[in-house]
Amino acid sequence: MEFTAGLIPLETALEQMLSRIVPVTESQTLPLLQAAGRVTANPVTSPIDVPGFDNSAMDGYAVRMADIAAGGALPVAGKAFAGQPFNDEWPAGACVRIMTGAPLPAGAQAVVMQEETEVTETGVRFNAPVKNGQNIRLRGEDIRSGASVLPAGKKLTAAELPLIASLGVADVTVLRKVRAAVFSTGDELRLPGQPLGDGQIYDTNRLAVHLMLDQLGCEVIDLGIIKDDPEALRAAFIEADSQADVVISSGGVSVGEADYTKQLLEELGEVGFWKLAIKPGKPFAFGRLQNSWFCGLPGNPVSAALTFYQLVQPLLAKLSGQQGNVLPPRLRARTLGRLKKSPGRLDFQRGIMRTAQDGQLEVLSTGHQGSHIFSSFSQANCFIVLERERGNVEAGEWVEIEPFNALFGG
Ligand SMILES: Nc1nc2c(c(=O)[nH]1)N[C@H]1C(S)=C(S)[C@@H](COP(=O)(O)OP(=O)(O)OC[C@H]3O[C@@H](n4cnc5c(N)ncnc54)[C@H](O)[C@@H]3O)O[C@H]1N2
Ligand code: MOO
Repeated sequence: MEFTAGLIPLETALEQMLSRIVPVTESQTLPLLQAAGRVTANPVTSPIDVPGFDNSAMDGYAVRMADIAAGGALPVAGKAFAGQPFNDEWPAGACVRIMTGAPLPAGAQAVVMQEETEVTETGVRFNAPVKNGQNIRLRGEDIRSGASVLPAGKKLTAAELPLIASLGVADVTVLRKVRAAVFSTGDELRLPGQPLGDGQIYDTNRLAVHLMLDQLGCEVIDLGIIKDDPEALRAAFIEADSQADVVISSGGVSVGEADYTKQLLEELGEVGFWKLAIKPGKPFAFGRLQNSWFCGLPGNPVSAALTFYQLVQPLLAKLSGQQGNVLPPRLRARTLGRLKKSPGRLDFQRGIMRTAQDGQLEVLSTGHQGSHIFSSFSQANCFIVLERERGNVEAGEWVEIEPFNALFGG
């Protein structure tokens, strides 16, 4: 395949990065609530059957098939509630009133839901055919004692933690948090709340990165704004490297006269790659420092957020010990308007997707796609991903889209 000179395709960059990353190994055991967002260090196995006993799936009546076959009304021998089993005598020719989740009385072969019954003076009448085993939830049907419930390398969310709780397990062993250091570079940067001097702007990239790191469950070391001064930058690199598993900077990765980032990475470590065939985000730098990985995000705010999302996010997933595919899914949508695109780089435009009347997805551009138009992120709910060699896209053509995940409110 032919590529524009010097620019690395995104897939190659991801492959190179991810193949080198070795996950953290230290682990700790935490109560379930505190383990949210963490990654399992070991497989989780079940010490019990779930459900733990045969029980009713409906409010109704527990019956024996022979009594149903006899055809008459059945008197009620007693009641079973969730947490209050029926353990009394159950004579032949009777049924047991039972509630959802109540243990099945010994000998019960089916549960008939209340709506299919009628209470008469002589007992309960059954108005619909009854199948052996109906409305019974069997012991161990969901999980067998000893079975592996979750693999090692699984990120724990509201999908997994209640499952562990259902096993009666109160703590889980997880890998430690990834430590990530972040700083912004640039003489022009000021903190929100400070007055702006001539040519100054507010530092937004560090906030974006810090927020995304928080959401991804990292321990964040925020080193603030570093001046475009090689000495100050060298000190920041060294301090960050001594504390973190991954160091993330923004700005100074291009070719300008105050762009020292790549130079320092060469001096203090090793450059893995620099300059990707993507738009925005071309001057992204990846490499290794003495103790940590380094990601140099471009200064333009859209480029910084996009490269974090597309490259640093999978890197952190791998570093955190998550196993399996860490790359986001893509869908197809019809574009509602013309999209400007020049061949040469894989383009991530911001788009608004929705379901069309015919049930297919359609997508609209957020408008101006400059890498300084940060408002495009909050208007959008997806990336429109335009292939590298593609030119302008006309309204009605099909494009790939990538729905935003929770980092961008998806
Ligand atoms: N001759 C070339 N010039 C540029 C190229 C190129 O290939 N050749 N690439 C352009 C692209 S694409 C990008 S992206 C930027 C990346 O530049 P840097 O990473 O060196 O970033 P800076 O020059 O420091 O800043 C660029 C831009 O972003 C603003 N910025 C920087 N940091 C922040 C921050 N923390 N919060 C908000 N805004 C920030 C900065 O003021 C500049 O406006 O280079 C192009 N140039
Ligand atoms: O690629 Mo730059 O990252 O377009 O603005």
